[in-house]
Amino acid sequence: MKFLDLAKVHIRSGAGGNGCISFRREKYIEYGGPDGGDGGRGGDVWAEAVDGLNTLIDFRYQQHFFAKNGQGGMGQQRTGRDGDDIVLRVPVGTEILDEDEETVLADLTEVGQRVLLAKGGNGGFGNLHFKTSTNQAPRHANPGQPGVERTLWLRLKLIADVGLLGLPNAGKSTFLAATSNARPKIADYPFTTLHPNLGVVGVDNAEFVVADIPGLIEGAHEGRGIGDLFLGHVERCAVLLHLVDGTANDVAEDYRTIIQELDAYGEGLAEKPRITALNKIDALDDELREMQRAELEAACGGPVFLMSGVSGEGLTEVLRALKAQIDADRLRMRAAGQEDAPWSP
Ligand SMILES: Nc1nc2c(ncn2[C@@H]2O[C@H](COP(=O)(O)OP(=O)(O)OP(=O)(O)O)[C@@H](O)[C@H]2O)c(=O)[nH]1
Repeated sequence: MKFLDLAKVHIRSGAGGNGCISFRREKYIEYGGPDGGDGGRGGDVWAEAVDGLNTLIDFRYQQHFFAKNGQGGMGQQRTGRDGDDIVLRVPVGTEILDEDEETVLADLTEVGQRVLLAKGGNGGFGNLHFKTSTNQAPRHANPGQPGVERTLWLRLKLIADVGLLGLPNAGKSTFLAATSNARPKIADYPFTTLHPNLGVVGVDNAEFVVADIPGLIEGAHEGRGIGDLFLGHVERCAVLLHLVDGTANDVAEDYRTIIQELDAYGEGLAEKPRITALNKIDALDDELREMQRAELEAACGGPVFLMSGVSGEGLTEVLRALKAQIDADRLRMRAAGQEDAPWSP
């Protein structure tokens, strides 16, 4: 599964229909009064969060959403038909941003939540509206209001339970492939994973969602790396899994590089529960394992899991630790009264 996390859309609400100038014309009735109807309302453009979508990929194929104009008013006091509204169906977790790509206009966090993106123009009054005691035959009607045209960004923050962190080549894709139903592309060079992948991971009859975040590089939060684009995806995770390549020369340095990124990113990311794992232990002998473990534990100030996405060693322990953190997070959410989707036992 590929995840497009940003999509640009051009939207336009419908213009209101013009009011009509018309007079009653009937046999035997001279000087029939004004009977021009009002114009119909232009269609609105809305966004709505819906169930069952987890990507913005549809917006790669359609970027223009123009609602219909209202119909003009007609004689015999007939009002024009309203233009139909348009609803952009987006996944839960989608943010709507202004054209500047910075101002967040709306955050759709629940199924069924709707936001008005562009209001349709009101229809103009027909000349019937302008009849007064002193002007029995107004030759005047209002034009419909124009529609609103705007360019917006949709940004999806994947709501994953676990965010995978690690330098390029730390083995994130391999881990995901080994533990979940996702089959990301694996290659032996940095930045293989251009889009974050989601995997549904199972352990002890429970399932949770893991998002593979593309490798970070130093300074990514300043826009130097592509990882930055996707860091937003992990903001809502219950726990982060930080993989460190056990075959690296300086595991402590690799560890700190990522932690600096987290700190620099802000948004409370660095305070999230984190599990650190020394990966690729299949390539290390016992002595080297212990050496690397000791170095990494000293750097992170806590216990470190040893695992290998290739041999499968240590994976279950890591998954159980993740599950424990997710359970704790759910309990906390429930206690805070903001219950999430029910946890599958
Ligand atoms: N020996 C060994 N090699 C591994 C292990 N996990 C991954 N590798 C290798 O390390 C390289 C990078 O693995 P990936 O899973 O693509 O790493 P990644 O962290 O997803 O990398 P990016 O997509 O660039 O962020 C590949 O050559 C893998 O075969 C492991 O447990 N043991």
